[in-house]
Amino acid sequence: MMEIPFTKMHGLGNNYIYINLFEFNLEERHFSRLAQAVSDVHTGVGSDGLILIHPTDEADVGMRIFNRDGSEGKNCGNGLRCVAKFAYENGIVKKDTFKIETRANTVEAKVRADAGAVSEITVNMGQPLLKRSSIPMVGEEATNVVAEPFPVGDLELSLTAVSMGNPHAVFSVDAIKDAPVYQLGPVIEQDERFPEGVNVEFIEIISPTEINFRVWERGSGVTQACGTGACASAVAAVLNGKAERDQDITVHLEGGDLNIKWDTNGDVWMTGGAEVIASGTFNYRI
Ligand SMILES: N[C@H](CCC[C@H](N)C(=O)O)C(=O)O
Repeated sequence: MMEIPFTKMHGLGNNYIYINLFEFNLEERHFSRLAQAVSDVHTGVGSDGLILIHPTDEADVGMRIFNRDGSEGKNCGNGLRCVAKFAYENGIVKKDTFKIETRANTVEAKVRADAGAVSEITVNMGQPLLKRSSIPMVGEEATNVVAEPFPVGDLELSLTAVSMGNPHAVFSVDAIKDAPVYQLGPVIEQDERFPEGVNVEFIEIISPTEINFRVWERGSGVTQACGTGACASAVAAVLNGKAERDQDITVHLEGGDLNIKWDTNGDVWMTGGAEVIASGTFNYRI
């Protein structure tokens, strides 16, 4: 039995168990099974997955994310905001603007703090990857995937694929309440056209500055919010001529709103909150 100190945090209801590896030693061989164990709502703490906050030579702080099924995701927008809050409030960083390394890239976070408590975080998520081979998706390597016919069963959907360091398949629907998240999410997640699987987003574009959003996450299923998914959805809206670069786009996720902007330098900016739910000790049966 290993007693593991953790903090449970969420970004718009997308909640993870965070372990601070600046203060606790955990071998890599435990990461995947621990994610499954700690995420279990019946026998664990219950979460969408596990996030490790770790020292790194590449940035002020590092983040690794593992989904509920134990698979490792390469990036996590809601997780980045929570890591930024945790790092600032726990003295891991001493400045309000700092760098966080993910498995996909290194991003810059800026926290807004009042009397030491972080209320809002803005992250420059870097540039989206749009080439089919970067998603990754099978097919003609060098082409982008924008409004591409995507047959699923006896349906023909229109796919826009965007990577934020992790893969996203974005589909537009007329009304978000009718989005087939549970029916098509798991099917598309495992579709062979995505060799590494894919996060699946359904969006209703209300206006050039407002999107309704729901998600089926690779490795975790339906979550209340997905920060990288919100970024991918805003990029998809621009690519489809439904929104503009350099515009603040409000993405309404089930758990709340994010402000996303894809600027003319090519960077995607995400602004939103992060909350601490609880902290404690997890009894991990090795
Ligand atoms: N919830 C996360 C995304 C997790 C991505 C993970 N499901 C994967 O790519 O495998 C977010 O806020 O961006």
